[in-house]
Amino acid sequence: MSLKLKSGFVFDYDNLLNEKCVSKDDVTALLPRLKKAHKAMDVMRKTGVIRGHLSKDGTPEKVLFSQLPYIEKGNLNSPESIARIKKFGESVRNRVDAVISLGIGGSFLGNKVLFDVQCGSFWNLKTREERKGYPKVFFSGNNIDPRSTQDLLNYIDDAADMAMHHDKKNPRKYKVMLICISKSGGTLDTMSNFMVIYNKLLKNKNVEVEVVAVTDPNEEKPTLLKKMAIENKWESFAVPDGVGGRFTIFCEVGLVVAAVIGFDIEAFLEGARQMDIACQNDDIWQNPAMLNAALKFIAAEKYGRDEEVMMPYGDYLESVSMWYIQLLAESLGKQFNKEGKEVCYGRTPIVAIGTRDMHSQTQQHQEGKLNKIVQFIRIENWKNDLTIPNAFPEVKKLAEISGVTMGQALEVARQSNADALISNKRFNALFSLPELNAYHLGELLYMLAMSIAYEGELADVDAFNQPGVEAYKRIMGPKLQQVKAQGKK
Ligand SMILES: O=P(O)(O)OC[C@H]1O[C@H](O)[C@H](O)[C@@H](O)[C@@H]1O
Repeated sequence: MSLKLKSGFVFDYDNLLNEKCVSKDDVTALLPRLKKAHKAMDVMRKTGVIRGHLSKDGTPEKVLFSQLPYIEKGNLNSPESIARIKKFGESVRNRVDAVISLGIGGSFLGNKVLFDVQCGSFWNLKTREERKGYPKVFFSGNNIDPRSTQDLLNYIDDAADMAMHHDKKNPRKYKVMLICISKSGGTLDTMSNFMVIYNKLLKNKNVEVEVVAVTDPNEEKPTLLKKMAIENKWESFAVPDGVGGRFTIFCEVGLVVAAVIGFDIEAFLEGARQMDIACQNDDIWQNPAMLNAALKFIAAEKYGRDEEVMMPYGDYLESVSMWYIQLLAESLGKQFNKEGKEVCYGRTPIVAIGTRDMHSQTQQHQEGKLNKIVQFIRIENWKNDLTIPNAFPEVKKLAEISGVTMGQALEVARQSNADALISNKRFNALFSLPELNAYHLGELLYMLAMSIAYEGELADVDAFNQPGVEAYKRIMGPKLQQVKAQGKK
């Protein structure tokens, strides 16, 4: 059984809804709650109100991510704001050598997805011409790791030295743009790397450094980063109120990085928009987000399958899985429900990719605890698929696998994994994209975001806050001050 949209996007839930897994009766029993959840989504779309959602400081806060796919006058993404972002992308082209995107959590994970899907692994090894004038892109600020930060600085040093001293025809300064992204404007991981990198680059005579800030735009109560942007006249973009970190891929956070790599912003948002329209259908069998949320919720609550292995087949989709980790974990891992009752809800997300992790995790998926759903993602048609040649005809085993394309072999591996899992009562499901492009990526990611919103309603938890991440922060701040006072490293 599957739900297929006109675009070709498929949610195949054959191995999740059948006599061995979730039953149709389970879904029928959930229908009254689903109806309420669907109503709540409707209210969220129209007014931004989600019952019980409070901001960090305890005041009611709107939830506006469902507005982001609609590029309309007066909306968070408007024709003007998109035009400005695209102009910004063009201004970087053939001018900036390297962009360093600094951010963590929602200010990093979505951007990494866009980069991986658009650029792949070898972008920074290509020439500027091969990159069509777009800059190299590096990510930082998503850890506080001295080694990787130093490695990045060394790389920039060498590249800048080359540009100034070894490019005989055109000796010039190496232009680095730091895109510092933080909604709250002061996240330690991001800001510590920003300071280290900014300071170092500023002292390098071969480098010209430029800063762009992406943060909460409120000028009355400016974030630290906003204040710095105003004082230093850095160009800035917005992480709007009502858009939590894990939904920011659809706003300027994601779109600014999209613009500097030539990613098709309009197609991405159009995919999200078409998915939003599909998710307005009140028939669960036609609404991918509602159906996905319902099946996963029932699987967790009734059958104990509360771990979700997000397993796309394809190297460049691993970051989709990592993006989803934050979405699922921060949205649904909640101690208290909306009435303040302790529920300790949540499903544990796990990153995997096929075929790589079939050779590491699959033993556990196939025979370990009966607590998992393996959620596959598949690309139906790979551009420039490669045929496996019969390179060693005399070697029978290798001759047997030749003659098919790598894309075909990849799908055979995935299907075999799915068949094997279900034969042993292991729940699994599939999202299938006709091809890997901006449109279908927009569809998929938006569906996942909307599904999480539905599940928040089903579990009666606030899917849009993350109070649990404050606990370690409260301990960490004073500890850091102690270390500083002791003069320790
Ligand atoms: O964008 P920032 O304010 O720097 O936040 C970055 C990330 O850190 C926090 O700890 C939150 O748990 C995340 O939801 C957020 O995406």
